[in-house]
Amino acid sequence: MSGQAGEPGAVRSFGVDLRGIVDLLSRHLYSGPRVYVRELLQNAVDAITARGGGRGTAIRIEARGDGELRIHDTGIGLTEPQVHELLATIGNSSKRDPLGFARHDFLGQFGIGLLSCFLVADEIEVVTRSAVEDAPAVVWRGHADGHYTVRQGRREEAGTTVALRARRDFEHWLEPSTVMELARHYGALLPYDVRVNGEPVTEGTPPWERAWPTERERREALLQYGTRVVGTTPFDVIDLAVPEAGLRGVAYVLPYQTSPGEPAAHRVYLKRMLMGDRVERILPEWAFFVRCVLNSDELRPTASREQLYDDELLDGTRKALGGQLRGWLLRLAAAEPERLRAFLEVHSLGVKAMAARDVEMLRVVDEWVAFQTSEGAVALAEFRARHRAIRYTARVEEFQQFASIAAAQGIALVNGGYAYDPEILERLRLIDPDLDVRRLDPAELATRLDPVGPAVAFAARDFLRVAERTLAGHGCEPTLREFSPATLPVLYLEGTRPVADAREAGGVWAEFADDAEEQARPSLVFNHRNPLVARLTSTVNAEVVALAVEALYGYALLAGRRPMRPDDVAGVNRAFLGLVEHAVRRDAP
Ligand SMILES: Nc1ncnc2c1ncn2[C@@H]1O[C@H](COP(=O)(O)OP(=O)(O)OP(=O)(O)O)[C@@H](O)[C@H]1O
Repeated sequence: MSGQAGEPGAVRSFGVDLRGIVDLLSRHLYSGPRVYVRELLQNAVDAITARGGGRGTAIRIEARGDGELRIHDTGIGLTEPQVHELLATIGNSSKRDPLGFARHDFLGQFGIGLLSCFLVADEIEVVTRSAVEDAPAVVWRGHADGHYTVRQGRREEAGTTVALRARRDFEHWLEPSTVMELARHYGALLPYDVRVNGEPVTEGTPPWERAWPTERERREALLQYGTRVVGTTPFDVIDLAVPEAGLRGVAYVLPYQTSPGEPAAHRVYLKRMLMGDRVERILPEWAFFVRCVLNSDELRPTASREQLYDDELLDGTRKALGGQLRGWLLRLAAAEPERLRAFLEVHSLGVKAMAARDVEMLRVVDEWVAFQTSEGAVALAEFRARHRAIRYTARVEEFQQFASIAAAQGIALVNGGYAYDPEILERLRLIDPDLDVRRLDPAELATRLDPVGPAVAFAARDFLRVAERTLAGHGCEPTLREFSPATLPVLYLEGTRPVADAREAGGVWAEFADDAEEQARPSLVFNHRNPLVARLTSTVNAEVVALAVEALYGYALLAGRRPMRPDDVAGVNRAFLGLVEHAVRRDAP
């Protein structure tokens, strides 16, 4: 029986369906046909590098608008055996060492780049002559259906010319203006002279590596470059350098607000070939207030060359770059507080995101970012100096509801309802270990509201009975207290305290401490200091009291911006119409 273990079978090679591979590349690996220009440029650059670069090196692209494109390089060229081995073998590359590692100086490594030309052409012709061996020129013609031919040809100089003829409906990819735009996009910083139809594509040394007569001129030039990148004048420019990654570049501080959810969009060049404009993961997540432009000679791309390979080097680079951005901010805080303030007006969110993880940034936020408090907009450092016990609300609505009451009861309250606020407030202990900072518990607030005197409580018995009956339908119960501000008639308090805490706290919750069910219920606290409520507690007409209680319940929910359930809405409607009817009836002759 054939195929059994130990029995040697005939050795065969895999067949490759080239159309299948091209389809795979175009649909799943590359973002679109445009990358064919990048791959051609890259091969030309690598061929010149392999030959040793130097004087007289040139890459010339001809696109005359006749559906053809030619790219000539003065690179190392290929002999006929190399053509078979390298051009006609998918996945084979001269840019890897015998162990399969990418050779350091080259852009390519995967041995698939040339296939991207099949995204726009059905046939690729390569005329090449080796600079190493004195061999005749070779003409290789590869077809998208997987067959190729090789013959001898003529070529005076060593180097390579790749020619493409556009596939039907793909002619626009070979139009002179498109080719120029793509060549500039990918190749502007390449270290060799690249021209399209005679026009230069390359700009030479990256602006951050150029020598400038003065630091001021350098900064001006970088800001100008940044204006092109960002689309508007950046707030500032920060130099970046990570020697382990052969990385240099700049970070532009954006003059407009960005949100943490927005994907980062950094322009990354690898060995001076553009990798992409929307490269992610090069900076820590919190650094969403900058856009970087940088070049690295050591970081590695994924096979699509559109994102960075996630390895230790990338991890270290990200940390180092994060440190440099942080350093910039700390220097600004120390030396230019006015500019820091201007920066924070736009980017407090980004800085808060950093402060949620980093103690130094926490100090910056503590000192410079104003928080909404029960005493107005104040920096946390100042608020801490005034109060040793600080409470915060985790929702903006809660703050709006409790701020004036808290202030009147002597509770120092901070609005912690925006992104990163609770983390920052909790972390304040790291820089101020004795600070008592906690989320405001409504039960704690309740304990600060004074009980009414025995005479008032006695007189309000009937009122409370009616209120209890009315509110039972809403799963809520009434309490009568006296508190400031007197303008506030009622306060809706959620019953969120665990039983044990409530017993310790005493006060209003202690009465219910033995009954967990009861204790978890919300309460509507009536403020006897409010004239309307005071009058209501001595109103005899039970129908009016019930209507008023239900109306005040609805008012408290609205004031606290709480969600209203259908039966809450029905109750408010009932109360409103009932009160109107009552008023009209009273007015009737
Ligand atoms: N212009 C050129 N001059 C000399 N050799 C070339 C040229 N273009 C391609 N080659 C040879 O063909 C091989 C395959 O090229 P291809 O573009 O498919 O892959 P690669 O550049 O090695 O890797 P990658 O897929 O990462 O681009 C190269 O390794 C190189 O040896």
